Amino acid sequence: MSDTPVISARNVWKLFGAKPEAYLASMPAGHSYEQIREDGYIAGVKDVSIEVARGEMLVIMGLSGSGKSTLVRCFSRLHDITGGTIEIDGQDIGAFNEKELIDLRRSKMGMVFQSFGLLPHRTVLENVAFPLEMRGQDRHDRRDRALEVIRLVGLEGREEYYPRELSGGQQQRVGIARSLAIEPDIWFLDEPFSALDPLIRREMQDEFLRLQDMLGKTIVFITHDFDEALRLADRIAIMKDGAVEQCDTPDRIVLNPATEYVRKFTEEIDKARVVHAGVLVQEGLTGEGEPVAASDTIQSLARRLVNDASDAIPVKMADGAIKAMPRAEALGVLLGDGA
Ligand SMILES: Nc1ncnc2c1ncn2[C@@H]1O[C@H](COP(=O)(O)OP(=O)(O)OP(=O)(O)O)[C@@H](O)[C@H]1O
Repeated sequence: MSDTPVISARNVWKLFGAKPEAYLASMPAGHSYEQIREDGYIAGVKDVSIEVARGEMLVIMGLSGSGKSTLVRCFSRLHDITGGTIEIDGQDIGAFNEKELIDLRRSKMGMVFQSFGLLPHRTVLENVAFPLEMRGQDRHDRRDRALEVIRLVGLEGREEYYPRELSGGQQQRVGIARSLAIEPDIWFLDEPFSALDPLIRREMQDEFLRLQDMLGKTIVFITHDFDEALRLADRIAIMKDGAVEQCDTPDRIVLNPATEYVRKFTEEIDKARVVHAGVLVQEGLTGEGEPVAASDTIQSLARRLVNDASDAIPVKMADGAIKAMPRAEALGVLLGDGA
């Protein structure tokens, strides 16, 4: 059962308006976002099918109003969906009663928001222990667990501080620690770093990657920053008008944008920093010389690509197999003329 997706959304719709269910049932197939709006409804989520695998970090990216938060709210059934199904660990959460839903959210799901949402009159320790208190956990256990996650996010020594005595980055660490305290299987993060200044933001992204390396959680991370998405994601889902325009790895999104809208996001991106040697390999090619690693970025191979005279460069894949990538194609990525 371990390959059952943690989240599986099939043909999910979330319409806002007077009688969304009746409207969706009578709506002609293929109605556009604009046609739906002319009929008096907003398609917050428009026919989205997506799966999130265990341990995967899916980043949902899109401009303001594209439906990112609405989709994630559907995953925890903070919104009842208008159509389609959502399964968490193979269970249809549309069929859950109120108690099952509360259990699901309290025991499996952690959430972190941009606004931090800390309790101002409680210390760091009390803030982090709060969800454990809600869960009725014994005082000593919750203190131990809170101290453990405070250490994990690098706030040791600040346990007795109040939120107002912390920087923005530190406050968000408290938010992260608090959501980790309950050991969630699934972690929803809604623009957690967007209130932070750029330097701190980058630092938090690095810390977050380090944390994820240790914890291996299933993560859905919302951002409207494409750079942040590229840095963090295993896969990126790009949303527009409630629909997912493309859902793929960062490499493939920058190499093969599926629509004009997606291509616009990729325009300013230095592709050589994003694309890895492993995605450029082609079957039937044999390279010459020392293999590079599949996880090497094209940028890190610049010197070799420019100086090497061979047609193909050998690449050692994650499973140890040796394949090869065409040098001309890698050079194309490096020089910015596509692949
Ligand atoms: N409760 C609601 N009632 C009516 N319309 C709503 C409601 N919630 C969201 N919407 C609409 O659904 C659309 C998607 O909103 P959503 O908040 O999911 O966008 P978003 O991509 O998360 O935006 P942002 O980046 O600004 O947070 C918007 O047009 C919004 O106005």
